[in-house]
Amino acid sequence: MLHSEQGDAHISPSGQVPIFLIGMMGAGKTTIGRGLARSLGREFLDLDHEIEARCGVSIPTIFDIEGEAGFRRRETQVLEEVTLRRAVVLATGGGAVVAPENQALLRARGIVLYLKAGSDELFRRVAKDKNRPMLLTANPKARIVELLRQREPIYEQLADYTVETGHGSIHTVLDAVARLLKEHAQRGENI
Ligand SMILES: Nc1ncnc2c1ncn2[C@@H]1O[C@H](COP(=O)(O)OP(=O)(O)O)[C@@H](O)[C@H]1O
Ligand SMILES: O=C(O)C1=C[C@@H](OP(=O)(O)O)[C@@H](O)[C@H](O)C1
Ligand SMILES: [Mg+2]
Repeated sequence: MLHSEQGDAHISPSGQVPIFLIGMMGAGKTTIGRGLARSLGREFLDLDHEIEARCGVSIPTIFDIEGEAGFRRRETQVLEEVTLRRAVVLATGGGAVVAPENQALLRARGIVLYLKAGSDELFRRVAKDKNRPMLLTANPKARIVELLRQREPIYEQLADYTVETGHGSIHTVLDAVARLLKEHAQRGENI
């Protein structure tokens, strides 16, 4: 259900509301978000890319210079801005749901899709990726397990819909998301 924060302030005249993808690193938010936007004919934004564009440096560089706390401040600022865009599909970063103010923005401003996968598959997908500074630890698999344990209740609680992405192909996941959104629209809800 869409919870409006100022009446229907974030619903455009054509009834479109933003679609937000949440979930762990490697769940497929960026990949599925891009495909979903293409199939809906919508603008695609990736929160990490938007942060990088505004800062002029990469996410790992932001972590190097400002630490996670600095990155999270920037993440909230950019989230506040981009969630106001109406006809957008927004892939968030895995940790964007942790700050309570971010949770409020996502809940109030759009449809939240949780892309869900287990820790083994998440690890397989991101193990060789050097662009995820949260995993620069001695035991990245244990880090994923711990982050998933902390974040799963938040993902579950924020989600309007949950889609399993750990088993099927990208195509299968896109089909499942399209079906959910079609059913959502058939119930008379804005998408
Ligand atoms: N079923 C699937 N759904 C989404 N991504 C998948 C799937 N299978 C494999 N992948 C791969 O997982 C990797 C991580 O995806 P990415 O979109 O970067 O995730 P996130 O943005 O959630 O961290 C990509 O290389 C993507 O191709
Ligand atoms: O889980 C996290 O805390 C993070 C996930 C990343 O995004 P993806 O989930 O797209 O990898 C990125 O925002 C940053 O490295 C922190
Ligand atoms: Mg991503």
